Amino acid sequence: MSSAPPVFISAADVERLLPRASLLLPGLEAALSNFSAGPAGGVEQPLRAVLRVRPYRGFLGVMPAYSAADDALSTKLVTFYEPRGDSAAPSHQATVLLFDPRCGALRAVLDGAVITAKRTAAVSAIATKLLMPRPAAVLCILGAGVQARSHYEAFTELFDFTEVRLWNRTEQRALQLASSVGGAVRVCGTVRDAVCGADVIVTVTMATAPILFGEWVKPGAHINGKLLTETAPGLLMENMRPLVAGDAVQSVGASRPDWRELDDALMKSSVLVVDSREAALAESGDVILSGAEIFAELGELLKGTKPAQPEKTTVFKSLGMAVEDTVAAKFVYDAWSAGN
Ligand SMILES: NC(=O)C1=CN([C@@H]2O[C@H](COP(=O)(O)OP(=O)(O)OC[C@H]3O[C@@H](n4cnc5c(N)ncnc54)[C@H](O)[C@@H]3O)[C@@H](O)[C@H]2O)C=CC1
Ligand SMILES: O=C(O)C1=NCCCC1
Repeated sequence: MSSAPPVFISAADVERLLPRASLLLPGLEAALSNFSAGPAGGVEQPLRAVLRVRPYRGFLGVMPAYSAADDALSTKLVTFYEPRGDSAAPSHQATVLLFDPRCGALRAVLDGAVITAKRTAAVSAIATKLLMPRPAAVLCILGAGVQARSHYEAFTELFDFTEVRLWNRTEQRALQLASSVGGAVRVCGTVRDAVCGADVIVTVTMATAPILFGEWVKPGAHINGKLLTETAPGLLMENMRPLVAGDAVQSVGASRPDWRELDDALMKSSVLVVDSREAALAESGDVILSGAEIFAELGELLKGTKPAQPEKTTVFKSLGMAVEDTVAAKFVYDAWSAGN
């Protein structure tokens, strides 16, 4: 077995070798299914260790995983820091170490920022494909950072939205993102305006308190993906959606047990799907503090052991899983090894 030193794959090279998040879909779908299959699925993934860097309001996460189906072993080291006006550093920085599972030798050190951006958006797209109403015309993204961009890119490649809306706490940042993506984006001044009538909502902020509220969900019944509002007793008018908080919510932020993006009302009135039950119950403030019941893991929907229910209002709570990084790092390393 070769003892060659590990290769270093920079952010620019990861971007070149993994130009689109959609390239990860088959590998990620398989890994999510395998994860939710338990030991038979061959995914080893402990709950990540998250160390607090208290004086600087920062965190260091350690995310190891082995996937037998991919025969891939990796660990990601990721730091994430709460917003500080005085820092030019990205809020999230990451490195992925990829090992040879046969002997434990380190094969590659990969920049983890691009991997994190693309694999997270790809997983949200997998959930959206299963959970969004049909048809789905309006996409709304709350947040305008790294994940907002990667979700915009993946979602506009994979779905046929006729309108994309964007809201950010500081509007200037939303305007910058909107003008840089090369497609039509409507920047909204309030969350409420942005989510009104949206079919799919992606929350990708560093919020620590709710920004999206269940009271914005107009009472009514979702039937075949359209909201039917009772305008008079017994009279249902199709498509009256003055204020709907979205039929499929992809909640990607709020990854600490005391952080929120969604309020209790929205959490409790939606069908709740998570990437990992164990992680959601340990890390997600939206899940823990609302007491909302988890309906399924995404892998269970993919396997078909639980129904997706796209006709209902759904929330996919994404915490991010180490095996997603394993799949992505192996994809990049294989492409690098093949000389691409
Ligand atoms: N589920 C997963 O797999 C992953 C989740 N994340 C999470 O996704 C979220 C977005 O990450 P990035 O785009 O990389 O971060 P970023 O720092 O690039 O962007 C964060 C965005 O949130 C906004 N923001 C900051 N504080 C806010 C507040 N209090 N209320 C509302 N908006 C606020 C900022 O203006 C910015 O637009 C974070 O919560 C992050 O931890 C990140 C990576 C993976
Ligand atoms: O999965 C990840 O990577 C992350 N998830 C939550 C926040 C930090 C990065």
